[in-house]
Amino acid sequence: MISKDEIKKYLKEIEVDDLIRNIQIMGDTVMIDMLSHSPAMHEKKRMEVAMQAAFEEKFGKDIHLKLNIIVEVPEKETKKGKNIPKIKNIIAIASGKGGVGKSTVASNLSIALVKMGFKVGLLDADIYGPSIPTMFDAVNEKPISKENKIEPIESYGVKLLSLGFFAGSNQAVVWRGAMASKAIHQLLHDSNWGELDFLLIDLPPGTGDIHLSIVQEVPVTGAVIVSTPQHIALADVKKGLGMFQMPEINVPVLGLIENMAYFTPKELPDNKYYLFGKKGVQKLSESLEIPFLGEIPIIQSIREASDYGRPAVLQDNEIISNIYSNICKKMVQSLVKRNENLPPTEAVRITTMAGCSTQ
Ligand SMILES: Nc1ncnc2c1ncn2[C@@H]1O[C@H](COP(=O)(O)OP(=O)(O)OP(=O)(O)O)[C@@H](O)[C@H]1O
Repeated sequence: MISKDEIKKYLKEIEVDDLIRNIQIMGDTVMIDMLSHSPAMHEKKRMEVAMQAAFEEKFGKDIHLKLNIIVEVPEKETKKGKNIPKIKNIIAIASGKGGVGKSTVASNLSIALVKMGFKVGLLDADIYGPSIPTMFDAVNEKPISKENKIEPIESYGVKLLSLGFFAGSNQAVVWRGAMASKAIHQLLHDSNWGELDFLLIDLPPGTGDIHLSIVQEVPVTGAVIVSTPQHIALADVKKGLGMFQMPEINVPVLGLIENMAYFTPKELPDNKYYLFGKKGVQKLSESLEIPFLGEIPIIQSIREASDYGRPAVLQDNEIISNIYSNICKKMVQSLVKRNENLPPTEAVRITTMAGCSTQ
């Protein structure tokens, strides 16, 4: 018969031990009470499916798992929506689709802002694929805790924190999902960001629980949406816009950025090939009357620089640094206009998930 110690050991191995509240064994049946920090049905379902699969893989089909998921949304009501007084502006970098270059844009913009003389932080909230540590050559960094506050890592003048610094390599995405809202709270409120002009938040693609957690945790000053000009990517941009513009969320959209706008081969410097469609994001922003912040072509060294851990804006390449600094200037202009014309954003008190699709 399977023992409690064996089960505990395995739960520790897959890094979910801190979510387990009770274990009981009756013959071949193991009953586990497990905590979820998300009230969303799909999160509970994901947890259930992943636990069943993990148990079957480890203990075989003869052991039956009965999982009781307990929802506990931690300290939200009292702590939710606290301003972070030393952070002047919080900008969420979002995208409708995955892989459109959102993290690449977020990292280059954060460094371009530093070059303009601002104090900048970057929070990588992309639980499904945190790539900021790679882009900043900080994969092996482990932030330390000083007087109960997490110290961000500093790279190229940007203060960085990423869910990727904390999630263990054994940890499946579902567990991170279940714990993410608590982690986001800590990364925002229990970290020593110091004085910042801008905190950029690299969101996961699409719309989902993390987005809701963030708009509940802090007043997001504005959102920037990155997309390729491709038709199907644009459809998802509209969904993202819809989320920020929902009356309950109400985060002003500072503008759209067209990434991978076109390709120019070295041997034909005057030619532009619109591989993903021509100016789709620009046209969308015009039709929706949302500022267009600029376009970034497909450039091999942008990709190489990200993979290498030294974002392209740091290269001695005037074309690339001008592209990002122009976008930055437009973003800051849009922000200044927003701050002049609109009241400060309030952190959101969301009571329903209606209207927000899952990823
Ligand atoms: N303008 C560009 N030119 C060339 N390559 C680019 C450009 N922008 C991004 N890339 C490359 O495209 C890939 C996807 O970019 P990135 O990881 O930033 O996307 P993302 O939208 O953050 O993805 P996800 O959120 O799904 O992880 C990366 O390999 C990146 O280096």
